[in-house]
Amino acid sequence: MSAGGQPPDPRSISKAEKTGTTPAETEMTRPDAQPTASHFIDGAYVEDTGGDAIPVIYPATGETVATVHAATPAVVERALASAVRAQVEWAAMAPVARGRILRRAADLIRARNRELSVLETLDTGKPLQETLVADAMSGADALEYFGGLAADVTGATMQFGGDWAYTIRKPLGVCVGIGAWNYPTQIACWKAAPALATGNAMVFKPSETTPLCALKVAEILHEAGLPAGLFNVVQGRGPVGAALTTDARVAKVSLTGSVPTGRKVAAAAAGAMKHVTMELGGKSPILIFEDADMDDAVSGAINGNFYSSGQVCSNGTRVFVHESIAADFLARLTERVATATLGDPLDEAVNFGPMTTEAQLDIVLGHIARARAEGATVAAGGSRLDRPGFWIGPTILTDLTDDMACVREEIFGPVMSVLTFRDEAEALARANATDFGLSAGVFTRDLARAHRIAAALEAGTIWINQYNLTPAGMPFGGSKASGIGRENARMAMDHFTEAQTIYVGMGPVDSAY
Ligand SMILES: NC(=O)c1ccc[n+]([C@@H]2O[C@H](COP(=O)([O-])OP(=O)(O)OC[C@H]3O[C@@H](n4cnc5c(N)ncnc54)[C@H](O)[C@@H]3O)[C@@H](O)[C@H]2O)c1
Ligand SMILES: NCCCC=O
Repeated sequence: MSAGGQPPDPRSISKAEKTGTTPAETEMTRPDAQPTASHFIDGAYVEDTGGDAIPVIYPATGETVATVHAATPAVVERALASAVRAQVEWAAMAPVARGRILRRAADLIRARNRELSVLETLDTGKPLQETLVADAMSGADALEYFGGLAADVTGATMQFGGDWAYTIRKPLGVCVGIGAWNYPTQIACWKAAPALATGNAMVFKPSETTPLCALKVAEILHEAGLPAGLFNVVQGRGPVGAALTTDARVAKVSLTGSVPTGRKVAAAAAGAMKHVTMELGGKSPILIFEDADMDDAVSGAINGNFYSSGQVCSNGTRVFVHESIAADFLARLTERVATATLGDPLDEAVNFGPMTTEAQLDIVLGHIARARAEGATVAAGGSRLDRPGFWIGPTILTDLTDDMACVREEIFGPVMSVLTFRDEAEALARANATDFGLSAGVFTRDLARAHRIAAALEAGTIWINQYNLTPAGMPFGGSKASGIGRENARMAMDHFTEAQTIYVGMGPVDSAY
């Protein structure tokens, strides 16, 4: 597909800059991000400076805004020991009382949304315009949802003509949550809420890149009345996650992260037959048919590629457009992308932020360089922006083939690959030709086609005429290499409990001798 000319690069002119807000003024509104201490264990902040120092960098400027320390073995031990102790009483508590605490935490989060959103922005670099609606609020939704469901964990009965059996769902015990860096508050809440609602304790290790927000979640849960020890946060890199995963007291590990890390964590957990939930990466397709509402399709592709600067696991980074509308689609897409407002993410007028880390920016730039070398056309963006921090604009690649690395591999940045197709069968086959299977989207006005395609797509979550919306009541997770299990909805309650079967004999016991 031809780019049809190079559109204006949507570079660094934010509304803040246009309205004359100076960096110094923005700085004054920035709160102190340094947490009271690195870890939150047994209801209190805990520090142990013996662990490696981990700087927290504000991606918009590259400045260090806080420092935490990785958990030492002693800190990991305190977290696990307090979780083991606390879980026993928590599991014995009336489920409705557990739910009440989670719902109170949801209310507290909503009341403090702005403060939490600013922290999420400092942690990740995502625009405040996004974090105000998508992060703490999504965490609150999960706590409210699972708080409401806590009293509704039920088993089943089976009749055998006299004898009968029933099942009860029991908590697993101590669960470990391990987070990625793109949605630190949301990930902590999506894991904590179903785990706690069903009577488990959780030790949560945030990503070393974004360690701040989970501490606030812990603080709020305890303020809401959660007994000490039930939600502990320990900081650290891979080795701390590995130490938690392999500890014999841990019954389950729920990881949000990349496929390579997922393989390691699932393998380590399998050694001791631990339960796992794996929320991993993707290279999801969006199929746009000739009868689609063009504005909605463009909006879906923008949301599915450039929200959070492309750092969303479920992004639809392979956009397959019917050849008859491809030129129009690309023209409208590039025109709208050119209006993105880049600038200080704390300015609410800004709607496109930096990459969260310089390392991830380098990975993205490497993918774009390779795509160019393989013959791709860069229709928008494509290079590092000349400003402090880790910036690249929304990038659109065209003139692609399915075997190019940028079309096959997860980039995890604001890079959309636009491809064309001729018919439904071809689009479907190409969409499914990947080891990933996290998500997919289809834009068409033909309802029969929409449902036929959705059923045939090999992905855990499909959006029809929408993209990337994840309400708490909807299961979310991946097929194929993109994961095991589902987060949210009732299914998550099943993943944090196991069935115990009780057979009831109602008559005499027969025996052979
Ligand atoms: N499916 C989802 O819901 C979802 C959501 C967000 C992000 N993701 C994926 O996450 C990736 C980006 O996040 P990332 O770069 O933080 O991922 P990552 O795999 O590098 O790290 C994820 C977490 O695993 C920890 N970790 C690393 N090695 C470990 C080990 N051996 N044992 C235990 N823990 C270990 C890290 O410290 C981090 O906390 C992308 O692939 C993205 O698609 C998936
Ligand atoms: N809102 C869902 C985000 C999950 C992946 O990054």
